[in-house]
Amino acid sequence: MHTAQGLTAGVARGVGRTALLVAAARAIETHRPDALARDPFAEHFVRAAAASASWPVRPGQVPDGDADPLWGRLGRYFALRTRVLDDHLLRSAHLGVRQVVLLGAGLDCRAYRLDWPPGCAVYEVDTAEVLAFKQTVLDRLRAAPAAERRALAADLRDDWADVLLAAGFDPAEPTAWLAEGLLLYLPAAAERRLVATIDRLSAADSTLAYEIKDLVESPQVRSSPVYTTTRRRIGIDLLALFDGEPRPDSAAELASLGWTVTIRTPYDFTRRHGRGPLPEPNDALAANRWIFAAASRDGATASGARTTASGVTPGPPTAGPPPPPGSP
Ligand SMILES: C[S@@+](CC[C@H](N)C(=O)[O-])C[C@H]1O[C@@H](n2cnc3c(N)ncnc32)[C@H](O)[C@@H]1O
Repeated sequence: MHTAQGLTAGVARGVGRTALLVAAARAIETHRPDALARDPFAEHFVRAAAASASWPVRPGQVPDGDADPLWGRLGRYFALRTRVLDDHLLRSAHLGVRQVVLLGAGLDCRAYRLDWPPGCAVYEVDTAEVLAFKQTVLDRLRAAPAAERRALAADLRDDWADVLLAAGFDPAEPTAWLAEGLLLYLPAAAERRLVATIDRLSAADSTLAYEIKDLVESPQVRSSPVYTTTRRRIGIDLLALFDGEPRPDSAAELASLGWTVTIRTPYDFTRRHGRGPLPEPNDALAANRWIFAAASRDGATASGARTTASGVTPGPPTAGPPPPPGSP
């Protein structure tokens, strides 16, 4: 049997290591009295990988507290993002969606820690190495998922639809899609393909949430202490990992395909929850946007008909009303 230490290669290098970074932030947040989200599994991933075994997993282990650019500010950003996307997915599930697809799932434990309605399937797509490490740690903890969980190894730069379909995913049923902290690392062409695939596989009433960051338009963020501290302290050069190409306008593309699209800044949710990062000079988070999209209720797209659970519904493109301010 593999040990977690023997499987750390995929999470110890390259973009896989960013999954540990998010896990450490979730671990620290879990132990705050005012936690926005709690993930009891997160600290076990951090401790199990040699690359992160010495990172903090509790607020008391963060030297400068909230002022710490890495575990304070960036950590609270990840905590806020986790909470907002937890709420978003659960809202979709409680409105009737029974398929959830986490693209670039990393060490996300939503399949285990959220209160899913009966009959929910959660598909996790990431690299084989990251998923193998995750599985080893979860098995050791004897963790039991709260939904039907299917972990799928695929390179999201390539064609991943067949892997999903072969695992039982049903494109005729609505889906809640999530790409949390993923598109930043993908080449522009891969992002375009990914969005086109999601659109093709989405029945009416599907939802999609994702995060983008436009570094080309915001070059000043490169000197942010968040990046310099992350590189110096834990050896992760986020700016080198982010794809440097100009980003495609996926929100506009989705809108043209008939999705209702809402664009938010993280600060919208800092205000809403009363906790989280606020703007600062040389702000690493100034270029971040969280996008929430919903496939139109009548199933129509600009490019043609969308398959629904009850068949194919033709019709004109509709944008639908935007959600109330502040809600994803
Ligand atoms: C910053 S982590 C975010 C993980 C998770 N969404 C979360 O928020 O906890 C980025 C994840 O995307 C995955 N990833 C990046 N590029 C990928 C690709 N081309 N194919 C599959 N997974 C990829 C990495 O392995 C990593 O787990």
